[in-house]
Amino acid sequence: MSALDSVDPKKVGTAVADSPSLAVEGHDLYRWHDSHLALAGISLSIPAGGRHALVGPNGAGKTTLMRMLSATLAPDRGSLRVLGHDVALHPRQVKARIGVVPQGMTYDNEILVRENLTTFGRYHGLSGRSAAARADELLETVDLTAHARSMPQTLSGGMQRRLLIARALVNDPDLILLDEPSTGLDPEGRLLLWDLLDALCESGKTLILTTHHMDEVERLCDGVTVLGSGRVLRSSSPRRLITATVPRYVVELGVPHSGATEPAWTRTRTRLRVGNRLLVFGDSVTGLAGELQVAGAEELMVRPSSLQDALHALERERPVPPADLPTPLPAPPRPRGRHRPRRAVPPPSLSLAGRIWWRDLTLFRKSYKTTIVPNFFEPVFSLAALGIGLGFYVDGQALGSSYASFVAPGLLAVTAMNGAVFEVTYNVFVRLRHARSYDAAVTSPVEPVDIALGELIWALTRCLVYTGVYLAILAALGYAPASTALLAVPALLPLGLVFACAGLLFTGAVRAINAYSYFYTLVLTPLTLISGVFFPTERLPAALRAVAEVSPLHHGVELSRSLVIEGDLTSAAGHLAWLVALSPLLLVPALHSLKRHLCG
Ligand SMILES: Nc1ncnc2c1ncn2[C@@H]1O[C@H](COP(=O)(O)OP(=O)(O)OP(=O)(O)O)[C@@H](O)[C@H]1O
Repeated sequence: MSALDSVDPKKVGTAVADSPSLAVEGHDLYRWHDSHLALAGISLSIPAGGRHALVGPNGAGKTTLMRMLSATLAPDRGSLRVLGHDVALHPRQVKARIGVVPQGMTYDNEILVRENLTTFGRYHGLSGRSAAARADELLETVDLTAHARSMPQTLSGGMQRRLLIARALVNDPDLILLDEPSTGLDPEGRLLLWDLLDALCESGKTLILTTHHMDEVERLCDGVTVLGSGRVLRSSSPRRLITATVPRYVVELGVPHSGATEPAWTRTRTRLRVGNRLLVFGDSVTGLAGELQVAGAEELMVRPSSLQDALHALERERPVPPADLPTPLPAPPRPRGRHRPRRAVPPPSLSLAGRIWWRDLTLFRKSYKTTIVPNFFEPVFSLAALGIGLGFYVDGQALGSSYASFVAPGLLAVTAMNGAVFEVTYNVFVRLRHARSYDAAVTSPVEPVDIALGELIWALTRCLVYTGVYLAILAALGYAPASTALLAVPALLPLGLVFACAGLLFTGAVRAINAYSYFYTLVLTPLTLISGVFFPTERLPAALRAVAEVSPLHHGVELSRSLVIEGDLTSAAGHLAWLVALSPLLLVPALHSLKRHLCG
């Protein structure tokens, strides 16, 4: 027996007392996806403390509306207030008070089940200890305690869904948005989910869910809004919607194909053809039963009309607007340029970025053994093979030192570049496009700019660690003779930042992971070869030399050489100034590079 079927409302928290009486107030909402109009003038009000369903066929606009309610997508027109806050102007405030169970499995598949919850708790501002306590409490609530140390992708579909529900409860939200929460659940799992949702409602929370299961709406919800082609077709209680749309009772007949003759007795009644079934309606059971008897079809059952029947009826009448609704006006043109309302982008928050950094550290602590080998040893091998091995044949006199001493600081700069750039290319790409774990992060107060800043800080952390360890190796081998050598570790951070920003900008622009082969083989490798790591740039043809000498890597290499070999602080300061001046030019666009993917 699962813990879910005996959920204690106290365990899932209580709503705050100052909630406004309306959880949602939307007026005349429009949203275009490229040129496609997904929401076409929707207005809706949902009372606080209620359970409301958004229903409609595929493509009706439910998910688009849910993303607006979760403050991750702003309306192109119209206004939307959630829990009293304007979603376009104050997304962080909205997100702090809501919980989102998305349609897709957007858990973080790089960390354990329990870590998914603690990490999300940190995104919501909980301390490490409170996040851990909350995670344990929620794991118990959704009956996943035994799986706390599993990877989420090893759980069954129903368990994964429960993990997403637990994650949505981490911040004890006042409003919970569930996008098709029972997808993939077996009948038992659905019942357990309903019990959990009942318990949440008893604790005063507002629920808004989308679903294709009308029995779920009838069982759970006190309000339902039917969407069709981005418009509201009806909004009322499920019972009123049924009685206003179809007669009270119905009998279902099988009619094998569309050309088959329908029984004569049905012709005087309200009928609806749904696939190979014919729904025949009536206002009294006895009337319908009597006609079945006369037709010799007593084995057929008369049942009360359901919400699903009403929805079928509404879908049939959709081409002709319902009589009590105004004919929809043609959609206004999509606002463009400066007339287009924008979702306010809050300035990056160092504390929220720190939580992304903390999540990366959690992962690194587990996987450092596998990442350490390529990142630490590749430059060591390069030094051994090229600096010492090939250097045996190179006349060091022209360089003013042994060839290995010439190459070593250059490789230190390359280590700084690679250490920073790797994190924001493949790893961020996978989280952004495949695992989609950032999609979940942005339903907490974390914004795309915080994610970008957090990943950049993490890239710099790696840059710092890798250059520090590599410098220690150089010092041990006698290739870092200057007293200023240690300064190279912090001084190379601006080089790491420039390349981390470039990597993040590239990640925001590419669609396929294969594109990185261009970035690495056509940009970074040639840059490494011409930037003075292996030979002085004076040996290059004039045009190439001009390119090489403005490259940030060249300045990083010269900076490293000045500090590690020559002890020349003046020369180092010049190169450092160049890198520091370049950083903000890339930093600002890099911080905004993930916004388009994560918040429309
Ligand atoms: N990112 C996007 N780019 C282009 N079109 C989109 C995008 N997202 C949604 N749409 C389109 O907008 C319309 C509404 O989509 P939405 O996902 O909101 O519908 P839905 O009611 O949630 O559908 P479903 O029941 O299948 O989940 C659809 O026609 C869909 O193709």
